[in-house]
Amino acid sequence: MQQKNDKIAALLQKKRTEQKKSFAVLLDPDKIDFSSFPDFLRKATEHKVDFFFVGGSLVTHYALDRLVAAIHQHTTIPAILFPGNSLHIEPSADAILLLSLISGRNPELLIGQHVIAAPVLRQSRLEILPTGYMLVESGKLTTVSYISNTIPMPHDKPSVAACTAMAGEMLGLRLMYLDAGSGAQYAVPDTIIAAVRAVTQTPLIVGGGINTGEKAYAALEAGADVIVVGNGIEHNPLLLPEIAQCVQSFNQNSINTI
Ligand SMILES: CC(C)=CCC/C(C)=C/CC/C(C)=C/CC/C(C)=C/COP(=O)(O)OP(=O)(O)O
Ligand SMILES: O=P(O)(O)OC[C@@H](O)CO
Ligand SMILES: [Mg+2]
Repeated sequence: MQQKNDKIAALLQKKRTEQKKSFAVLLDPDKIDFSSFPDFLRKATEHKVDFFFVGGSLVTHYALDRLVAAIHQHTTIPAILFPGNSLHIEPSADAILLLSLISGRNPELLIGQHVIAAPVLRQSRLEILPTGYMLVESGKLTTVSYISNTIPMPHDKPSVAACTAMAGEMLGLRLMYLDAGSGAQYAVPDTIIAAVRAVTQTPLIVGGGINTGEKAYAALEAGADVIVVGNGIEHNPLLLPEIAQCVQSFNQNSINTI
């Protein structure tokens, strides 16, 4: 068994205590253009991206090793796996969001894939981040909802989200992730974020459909600790500096008000 560390979990917990927010960029392995990627990575460093989430519901181009190697070659930003299934484990990454899809009732994604992955994860040096993963209805069918064969939680029932997150925390999950799904029509509503924030202590990750600085700021204000942006940056690279600026000004304002 490899020696495990808990660097990223500890960092997230510390930032949460200090009320510091983080910015994660979702990298879809199927959409990376390796010729311009080093340049993109330099921009991510320049704009102080905190984490890369690497993965997809469905990966058709198995280049995860190459993608992680490029991140490590050009940046010091942690590469965190965001897997759709146990085929998406790349041992050279820094950590893995070990998602349990607690908004759904598909046993394969609550525990099945985890049983298959456990011996591989045990052998790796990957930091394991046990994460309560919750999908929220967001206007149209998302890839993750389709591939996971689960119904997302209603967007107008904060108490359902709150009880789901509470149960996840009671089961020992160390992070919560509210996801409207990649490319969502509507991002996770502030009421849902605030309801989960109010009843849990774990760091809270929020993503899906965040494609403006305003939406990012609203998610942070409602209680997200980490915001994740993927599609928006793929479509408009200028969104990266915009979101980065939004997270930094949020952190600056929180220093001024302490
Ligand atoms: C235990 C292990 C190793 C894996 C199981 C992990 C679980 C429970 C996954 C839950 C369901 C799932 C399919 C999650 C994938 C989420 C993800 C990486 C989404 C990124 O966006 P896409 O859904 O690929 O959207 P696009 O269609 O825009 O690419
Ligand atoms: O691609 P977007 O819509 O930014 O979503 C990011 C991530 O939360 C999806 O799982
Ligand atoms: Mg994808």
